[in-house]
Amino acid sequence: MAVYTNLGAEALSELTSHYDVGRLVSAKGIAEGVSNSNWLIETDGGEKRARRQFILTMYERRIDIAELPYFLDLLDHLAAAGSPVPRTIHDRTGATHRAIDGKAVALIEFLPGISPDKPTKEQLFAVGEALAGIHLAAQSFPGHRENRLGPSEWVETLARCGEDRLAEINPDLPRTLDVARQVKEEWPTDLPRSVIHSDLFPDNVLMVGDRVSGLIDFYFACNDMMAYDLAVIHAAWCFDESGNVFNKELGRALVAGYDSRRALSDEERRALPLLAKGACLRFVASRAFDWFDTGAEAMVTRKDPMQFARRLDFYEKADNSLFTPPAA
Ligand SMILES: Nc1ncnc2c1ncn2[C@@H]1O[C@H](COP(=O)(O)OP(=O)(O)O)[C@@H](O)[C@H]1O
Ligand SMILES: N[C@@H](CCOP(=O)(O)O)C(=O)O
Repeated sequence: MAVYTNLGAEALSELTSHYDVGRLVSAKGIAEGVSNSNWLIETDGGEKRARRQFILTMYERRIDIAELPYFLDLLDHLAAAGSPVPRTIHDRTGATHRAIDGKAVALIEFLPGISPDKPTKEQLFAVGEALAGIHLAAQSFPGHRENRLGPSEWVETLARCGEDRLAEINPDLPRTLDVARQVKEEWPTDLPRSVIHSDLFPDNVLMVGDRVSGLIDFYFACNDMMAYDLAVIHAAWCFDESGNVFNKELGRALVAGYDSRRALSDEERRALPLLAKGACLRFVASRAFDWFDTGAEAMVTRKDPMQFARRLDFYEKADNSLFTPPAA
């Protein structure tokens, strides 16, 4: 569930009256998502008399409000460059976000599409292409935000969980701390950078058939290595849910799609197995931390860190032929 705050009809009408979007017709809480409260808002479209839909997000946790301009301006920058990213709707004063009862809210363009459940190689190709598109478009984005979920943080987070508690989740989990220390030592620093999404899991991609209609949830976006973003998608999309079975065709289609828009350098391709290990560690660490941080009474389903520990095992054995296109 992801509606943490009850917003009544008056509060919603009052909010929409600050935007040039027409009058509020309906508002439905959206069940998907974890971090923020989201509503699907419909208005009568004002003078244009064509009904319009928006997403209203209330920022509940994790997000530092001082960073909202980075995330929301980024959406506008990417959308203006033609990327399938929702625009931020500005209020009549030009502001990208407002406050209700001390919490920040933003109105965002609604994009059509459904997150793929069992993605095909055609869809992976399209996702790779769209990712390269945002990397290229974001190179002229002036904002800057460090990646706060990098190698030092994985090591720190796993160490804070402690080997005993990690073993309570699964006896194979404590070893990820050693792997994290080792990957931190080897982590590259000189690969090409841009703004990266850094969490482009299937639930953050909307698709209509084989076309990417929306890339959403940019609240982990930061300035980092572009190839790392590709590695995150590789790890998140190309395995079965348990993390035991890798689908080579999906992986190849993803890299081919990316390459078709922005050719990877030899250095980036060589680094991909290591970057993919890092991607797994980032999600092992945050999921293990959340495992202990999420009380049994919470209405949020805990995500299993082992799904990414198994993927990590896979990448430890992989070489970079995994990321090399098949000979023509
Ligand atoms: N711009 C959008 N267009 C259409 N649906 C959206 C849009 N933004 C969010 N959603 C819907 O809201 C859900 C939760 O949004 P998300 O930003 O992923 O929340 P959280 O940050 O809490 O994970 C998504 O799964 C999607 O169904
Ligand atoms: N994709 C991450 C979870 C990110 O959290 P979200 O609430 O922003 O979707 C994972 O699967 O661990």
